Amino acid sequence: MLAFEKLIIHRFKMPLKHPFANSITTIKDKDVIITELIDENGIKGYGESVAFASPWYTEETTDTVQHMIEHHLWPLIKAQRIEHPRELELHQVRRNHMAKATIEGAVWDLYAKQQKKPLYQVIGGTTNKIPVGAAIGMQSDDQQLLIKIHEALNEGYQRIKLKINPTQDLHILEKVREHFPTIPLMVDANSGYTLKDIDHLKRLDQYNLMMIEQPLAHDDFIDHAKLQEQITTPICLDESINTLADVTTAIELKSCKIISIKLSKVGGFTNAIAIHDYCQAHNVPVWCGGMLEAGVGRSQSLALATLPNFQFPADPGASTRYWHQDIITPEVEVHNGYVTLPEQPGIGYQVYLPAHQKVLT
Ligand SMILES: O=C(O)CCC(=O)c1ccccc1C(=O)O
Ligand SMILES: [Mg+2]
Repeated sequence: MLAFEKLIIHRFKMPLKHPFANSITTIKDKDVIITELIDENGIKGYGESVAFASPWYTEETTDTVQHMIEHHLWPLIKAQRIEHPRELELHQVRRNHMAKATIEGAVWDLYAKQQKKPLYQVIGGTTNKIPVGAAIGMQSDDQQLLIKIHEALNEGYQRIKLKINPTQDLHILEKVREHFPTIPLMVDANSGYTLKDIDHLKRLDQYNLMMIEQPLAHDDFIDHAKLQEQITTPICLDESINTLADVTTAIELKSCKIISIKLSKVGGFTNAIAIHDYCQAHNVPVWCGGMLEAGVGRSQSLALATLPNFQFPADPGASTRYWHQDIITPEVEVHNGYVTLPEQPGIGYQVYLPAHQKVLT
């Protein structure tokens, strides 16, 4: 049985090794919350808030996540006695998916540790070996970008994702394809375009891209469907996907051909698994997007990516690509383009946290 004794909130900043620039903002550091959930026998489960300090990507921020956990989610959860994490009831709180995922991830980790099984097996994963790709932020010059791509390929990453916007796309792709004509390549626009750019977007078809992630508005389905009709590059929705209902809408309207599932954005494992299963039943491939996660969130996103309908290399790669020092040991490592998850119970990594903490009982 899952009976929760206390929740410890750890909050701290982690500077990124390299600033990560996209069509909207540049991220220099991460405001991280780690939740440490402790059961009546002292077994601990961990979750991570992957929200950013400002609401540029979703409406949630680190502050709103902390507020929701302290004032709404922990009071809701601490009274619940359940046999399995999927019985956790969070529907009394609308949305706030990243806050929910922060606590829900800790419940799954705790449960897997009680069962003495790796988290990826508990969620139904079929392998512990996950192919990974590298997401490269916008660079100040083209030469720098080519170097970064070269380095990632040398480290074994199995596909490259570039951030684009309407003024930094065609000439960059031209250069990249000139140097790397056959690498698996995709782009992410983070809603940088509108349907008025349709003729421009059609020109991306010539670069043999695996997909274009979220070209249009963060909450749109109809314009994406109009665009998908006109371009051959598969559209992948990221920002538009927050719920299973969003996925059913996207598939029904043919707004995309691929879905990016982010564990945090859809509110945790139970919802993510439901979305995965729905997409699988409808022959729509999914893949695992990244959130510049620290080790706890990274290991949980990768655990999710062991489900069978994850069909493209995942975004979350080696800890060392992002952090001077991660909060887990061993750190997440990539060998020959794969992360191999540990077979230890739960997330399978030891967690080391800075001293600042707040205890909720
Ligand atoms: O390497 C990563 O973790 C993913 C990089 C990335 O593209 C991203 C990072 C932060 C927020 C949103 C996105 C995105 O996929 O749009
Ligand atoms: Mg994206």
